[in-house]
Amino acid sequence: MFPVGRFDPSAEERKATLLSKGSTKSSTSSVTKGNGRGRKRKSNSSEAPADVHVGGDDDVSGTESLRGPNNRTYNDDNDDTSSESSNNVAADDSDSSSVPSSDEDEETHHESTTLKVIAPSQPVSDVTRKRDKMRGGAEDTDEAIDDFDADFDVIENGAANSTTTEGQVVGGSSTRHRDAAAIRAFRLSQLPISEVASEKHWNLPPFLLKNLKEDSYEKFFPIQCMVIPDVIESERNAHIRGARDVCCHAPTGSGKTLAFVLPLLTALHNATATSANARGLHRLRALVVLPGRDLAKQVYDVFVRYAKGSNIKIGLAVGGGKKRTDLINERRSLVVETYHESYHDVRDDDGSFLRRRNGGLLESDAARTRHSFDPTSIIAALEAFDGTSRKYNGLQMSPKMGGQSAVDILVATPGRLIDHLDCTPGFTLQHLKYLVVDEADRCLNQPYQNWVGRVLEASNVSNKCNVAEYAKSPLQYAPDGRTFIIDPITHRSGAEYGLSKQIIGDEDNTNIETGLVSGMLGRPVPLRKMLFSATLTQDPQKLARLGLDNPKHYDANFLKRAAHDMTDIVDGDAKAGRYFVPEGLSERMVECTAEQKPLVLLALLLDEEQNRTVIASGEDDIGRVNLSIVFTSSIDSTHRLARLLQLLWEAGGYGQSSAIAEFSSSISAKQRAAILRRCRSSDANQRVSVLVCSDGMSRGMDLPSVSAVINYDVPVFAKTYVHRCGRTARAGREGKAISVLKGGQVSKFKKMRSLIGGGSVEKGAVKKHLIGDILPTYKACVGALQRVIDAEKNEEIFQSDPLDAAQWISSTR
Ligand SMILES: Nc1ncnc2c1ncn2[C@@H]1O[C@H](COP(=O)(O)OP(=O)(O)OP(=O)(O)O)[C@@H](O)[C@H]1O
Repeated sequence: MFPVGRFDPSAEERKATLLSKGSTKSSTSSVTKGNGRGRKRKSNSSEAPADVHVGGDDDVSGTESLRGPNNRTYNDDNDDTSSESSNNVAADDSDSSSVPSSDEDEETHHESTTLKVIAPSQPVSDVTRKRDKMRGGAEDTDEAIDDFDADFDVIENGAANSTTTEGQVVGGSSTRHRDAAAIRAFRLSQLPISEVASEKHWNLPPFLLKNLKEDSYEKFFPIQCMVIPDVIESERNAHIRGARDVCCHAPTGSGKTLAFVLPLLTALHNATATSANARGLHRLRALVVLPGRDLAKQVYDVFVRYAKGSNIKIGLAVGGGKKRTDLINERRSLVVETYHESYHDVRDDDGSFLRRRNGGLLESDAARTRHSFDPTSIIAALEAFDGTSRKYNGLQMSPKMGGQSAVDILVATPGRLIDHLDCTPGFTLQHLKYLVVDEADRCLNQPYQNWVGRVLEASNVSNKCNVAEYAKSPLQYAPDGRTFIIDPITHRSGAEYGLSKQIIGDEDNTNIETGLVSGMLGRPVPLRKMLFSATLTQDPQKLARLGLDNPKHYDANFLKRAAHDMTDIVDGDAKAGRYFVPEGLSERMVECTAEQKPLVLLALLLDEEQNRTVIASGEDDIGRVNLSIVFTSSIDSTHRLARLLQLLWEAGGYGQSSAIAEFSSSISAKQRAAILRRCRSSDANQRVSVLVCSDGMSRGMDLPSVSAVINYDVPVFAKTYVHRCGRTARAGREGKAISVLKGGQVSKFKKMRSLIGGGSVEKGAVKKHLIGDILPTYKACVGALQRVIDAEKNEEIFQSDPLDAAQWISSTR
């Protein structure tokens, strides 16, 4: 409970005076790029206890917390799981050894150990080694490359094949090839988009050229130039050598979204121009999974924007609406209504029919059975091939059958995806060709109902990856005495290779007579998987869950090396697999006591507000306004801090309380969407200046106006720090990350930060004059805060109601 009852004004005054007397010292010493040897530090009781705590990390100091009884941490996925909730809890600063000491990972700390056991040393090309040495690259550069390459050799070749009895990895790395590809990509990123996208290079479809033009981007980003042409090209040649899966690791804000949006739209456009879609039929070909609703909506919007002018339909499955009609509407948007209306009966395993109730939903098992069609029915199997309305041997094929979908691409959260797989009649992944997992490390960490296994199963690639496996449960069809193996679940056994055209499409069945199709039957169309993240896991076990097929790795660090080759810059940081902060980010840390934190924060925010005026009036930034994001460690801290700032903002005369917004899973999806809209708005009356949030906002959210990220509660994990900081300095812009640290947290912070590449953290100070004589007002606001929280508990006001500071302060007195 918030310790308002024990508020001691004189103690508080003393502490705040400390602030005004400049206990936050200014210095310019750099603290990062250190050796990570943070000293163990016992918490100093003289620093920690306080009568007033307004920080979400109060549990750190061992005193009462700003957190309420519901001390939930905000999970990234607003609808799915809470599997990682403990990750967001501020760590005990009395023990710096709790910082992950190896490659940073908020998931598990054993990852790198596992990797080293599997592949202790991976040969790196002599050229690379020599060059790194010449550049003064330390041994650890090689070591990182070793570990990294070893990981992917393990994935590509399997652990058993890739290690000798001595533990040496065989097969060698392709570092040189990667460097060459990176240099090519780097060069492409220097050319105008119109040229790169044209026939001369990528040959993107006309609708994409048009949409790109409207975006007025000038050049593609390097990671886009690395991934996009490669994926498009390999898709074109997939029938010859099979397309490799994709693992893309590039910093926050580097443009990864377009790196999968453009190739997917191109591939689907090319594939559908000549087939079912051209006739207005759609099948769910691509699934994009993201760990949270807001993120999924953001990516959905990008797809919609770029699919404009094509025949490709995009769907969104994220839930969030509380009403039953929301779910029904979502279902309607995904499946072809007439399809499941016309398909009432399904056969159960025991042969009995399951009849769908009129307008009702099938039980989940029954729905799944429906997806597997009736294995004894030739009609059903042929329908699974194609929706073509043709007659074959007197049988009418229905154009409404065949696993049709209302959408070609679906963007979904894992939880909602499973809901649809289980309960939405007609929803099927049987035609799935592409699975994109964005924020892949987070998504793979979400075991939610084994979503990965379910997707692989539903797309029929989990167990049946070769012809022999297919043949175990074939539907055998024997026209004219010939036997064809038809996969009863998906048309992937033939249609993509021309089976449907040859069996169903040829009126005279010439191909069947001549047997031309037989060699193609039963050959599975692979599901191409693409993983994207700024902190992609290198844990082979986690990646293996997806059954990656010969994955190709795209790492922005190769680009760094390529850039350095071309510009002759020496940078030992260009390590494969290492996490980075964006190049335009400047980092500061401000040291203070727990009691000073709220006022330090206020001063930092006011400083940003001052900068805002400058930026907003700058010629390059017309209409762009600054937004500060303040991260706390839990939902309750987020709410209380947001409320306190709202009171202070108005009582201090800095602006309306509505300029401070809260973003966490404690508010509804609709409200969050409205807040995001306000964050993007340049309307002064609508605009949000400060967004207080927990780590639900830390991943993927793209708000171009974020000029500063303030870690009010410092993150424990390097990965979290990378994602939080990545909300600013996006797309080549500049941004600031400021961490507010109590004395006991400094060494641990340094240790955590030393695990991350790029940039450095300067010690900073706050501009005390900005808060002036705020202390009496602050104390009044602290008092009013408790009253506000109580009123919310009693449901006198809603959590999201704007506050009239004067009224609350006077009612408290
Ligand atoms: N070629 C480009 N030129 C200019 N801006 C671009 C380009 N490509 C993408 N952007 C913009 O860059 C911003 C960041 O892109 P995106 O959201 O894809 O980053 P990301 O790498 O996915 O980041 P995160 O890891 O945080 O999710 C977006 O606002 C996007 O519109």
